[in-house]
Amino acid sequence: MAKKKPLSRRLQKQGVPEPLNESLVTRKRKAAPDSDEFDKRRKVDKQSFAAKSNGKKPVNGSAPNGKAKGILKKAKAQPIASKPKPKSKKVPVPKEDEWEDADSDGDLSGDGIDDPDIMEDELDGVQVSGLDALGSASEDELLDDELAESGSNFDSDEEVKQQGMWSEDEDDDEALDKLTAANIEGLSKRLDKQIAEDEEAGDAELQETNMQTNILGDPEKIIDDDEPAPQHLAPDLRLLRERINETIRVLESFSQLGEKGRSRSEYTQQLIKDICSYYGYSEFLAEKLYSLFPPREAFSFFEANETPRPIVLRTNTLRTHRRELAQSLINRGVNLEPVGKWSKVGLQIFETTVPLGATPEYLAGQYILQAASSFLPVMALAPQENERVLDMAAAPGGKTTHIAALMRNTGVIFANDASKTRSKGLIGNIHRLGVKNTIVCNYDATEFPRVMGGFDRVLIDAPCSGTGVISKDPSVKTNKTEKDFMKMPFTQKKLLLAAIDSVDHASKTGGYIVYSTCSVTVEENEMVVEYALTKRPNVKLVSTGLVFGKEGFTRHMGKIFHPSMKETRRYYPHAYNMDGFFVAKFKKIGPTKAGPIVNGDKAKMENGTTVEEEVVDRTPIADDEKSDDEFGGWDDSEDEKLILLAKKKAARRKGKDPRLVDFNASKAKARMKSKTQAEE
Ligand SMILES: C[S@@+](CC[C@H](N)C(=O)[O-])C[C@H]1O[C@@H](n2cnc3c(N)ncnc32)[C@H](O)[C@@H]1O
Repeated sequence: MAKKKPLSRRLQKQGVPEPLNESLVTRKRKAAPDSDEFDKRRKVDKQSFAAKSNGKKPVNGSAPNGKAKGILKKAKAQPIASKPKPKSKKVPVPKEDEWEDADSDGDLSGDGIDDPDIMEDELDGVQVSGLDALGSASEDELLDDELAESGSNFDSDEEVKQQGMWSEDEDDDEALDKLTAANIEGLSKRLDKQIAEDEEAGDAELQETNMQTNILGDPEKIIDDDEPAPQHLAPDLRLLRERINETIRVLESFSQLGEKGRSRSEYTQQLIKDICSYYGYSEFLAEKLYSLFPPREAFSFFEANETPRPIVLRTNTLRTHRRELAQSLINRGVNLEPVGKWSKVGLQIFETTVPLGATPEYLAGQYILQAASSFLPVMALAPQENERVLDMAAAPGGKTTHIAALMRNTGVIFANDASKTRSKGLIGNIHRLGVKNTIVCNYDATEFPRVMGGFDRVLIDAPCSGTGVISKDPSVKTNKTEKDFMKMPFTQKKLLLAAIDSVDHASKTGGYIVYSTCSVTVEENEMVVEYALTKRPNVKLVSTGLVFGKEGFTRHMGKIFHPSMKETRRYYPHAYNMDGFFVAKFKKIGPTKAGPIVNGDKAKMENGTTVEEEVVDRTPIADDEKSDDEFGGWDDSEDEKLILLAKKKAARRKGKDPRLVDFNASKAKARMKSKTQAEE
């Protein structure tokens, strides 16, 4: 029987997943095309592989013509038992719980259409637009910018079947039936694909079981360091993949399967090398990412980075309701479904015949194309109506406009970004989506709170290396160096401290800071958070309130982090079919103490470099240093004091450290003294 193609990740649901199904990996191996096809798919450069393989032959025992020997060959020669019958499934009519209660019915008033530049971008046949935030920008997007030059599972079928497609506040009218009918065609197509996938998975699982049985009974040589690899030949990717699988299996049962005389780390090194060759990563980054997971999960992570994430849009509740929007788009031939019950505003797009970045609904600001992961920091921030909120790194505004919608256009948002170029997109989105409570500013956010402070909540969606969005930007695989993982955390730490210092700990409704990145590295996440906890004892980590996500690390590669780090959340493409992401939420519990003078306190970084802390001394200067002389009179030394005091106040108003005034004054005094002496 001809095999149906399994459902691509883009068509799979986002959010809380079924547990990772390793048969997906096995299925791919089984269906692995010829090495030529692999070559085309991932554009692995033949010569670079030859160089990378470093004088070793690419696959154990494989002759240059790609024939496998030993364990691999045996594994392949195993008979495949008859296929298990997949259980038939009903058409799932998914629905969602009430979770986020602030944004289900928005104020529909708003500005007219005001979108400067729409462009189309073919993404697997789904056309999207230019201004939208299809995820968070990585550092590289800043290159044109001056500043950059100087930086559980609840989605099971059971639950789904019991519920309708839309959230409770939406499913009590006839529209639901119509909508469900309109979507039924799309849903049954998906069902067919799902059944095909189940068949395939069952088949692959069985084959894998057979292979495992063989391996467990017959450990053999995987690493071969005798024969050098032929430099001029392209890797046999199918065999390479098989060796990756075999090495993982050995690492999983090392005492039984490990070759005598070979250490675990030899296997690990071999595996990392193979991952580099297979997926095209630099060894440096592959090692860093590999260290985050057990071997098999690492493989799933690397694999997931090879496929695009689903297209998702966020309903702009300032302009419409999700169901109305869904109806309009369905009428235009868009096959969609709620993104998952964790969000009341997200719609996942399966197919579309129209460019999503140019529909009348898009132009009217009814939605923004936004990666599902980008919803998370704003949901964690949970801004309230009438608050004062700072979005420190806001462009192009996916999160700012989400915050505005949650606040129903009340209160005030300061949307800041250091990049003027990117800020144009931010302004465009603010206008298009009818946001009216936002002031855009263009500072280096490390200058806060000297620009402004006293916020109820601050979001710092920090610039990062982008290791969570490799499927969107594969250049990350090779263009990140050790230096990047020093520079980035340096900026991120400064930004996070600035965010903390900008929040009013005494806020009646808030006092929260959310730190997020679209990166999965520990350097940019837990280590930044740990640094902030150390430097600012006036904050503590609190629950993000997000209903899914993996706990942040409390230890990693010998480093131990604060136990509350488990309150932070990590998101991975292989686990949730969404971009890699990190979210931490802090509560400020006291004022930031006036710290040491600028340049005085330098925080030690991992690599021995230092981060300067720019703590603004906000201790009030007493106004009661008055002259004894009720009638004034002239008292030079007293006048000097008063002048100094006034200068300090002026300096503080300008955000400068007042102690610099003392410093300058004593320098001036010394200059005068030496001048006088010279004259004498
Ligand atoms: C991850 S993106 C922000 C995405 C945005 N929050 C959204 O949802 O659309 C990071 C942003 O940080 C900005 N940035 C980088 N360094 C900055 C700094 N020192 N101060 C303020 N913004 C900065 C970049 O220009 C970039 O737009």
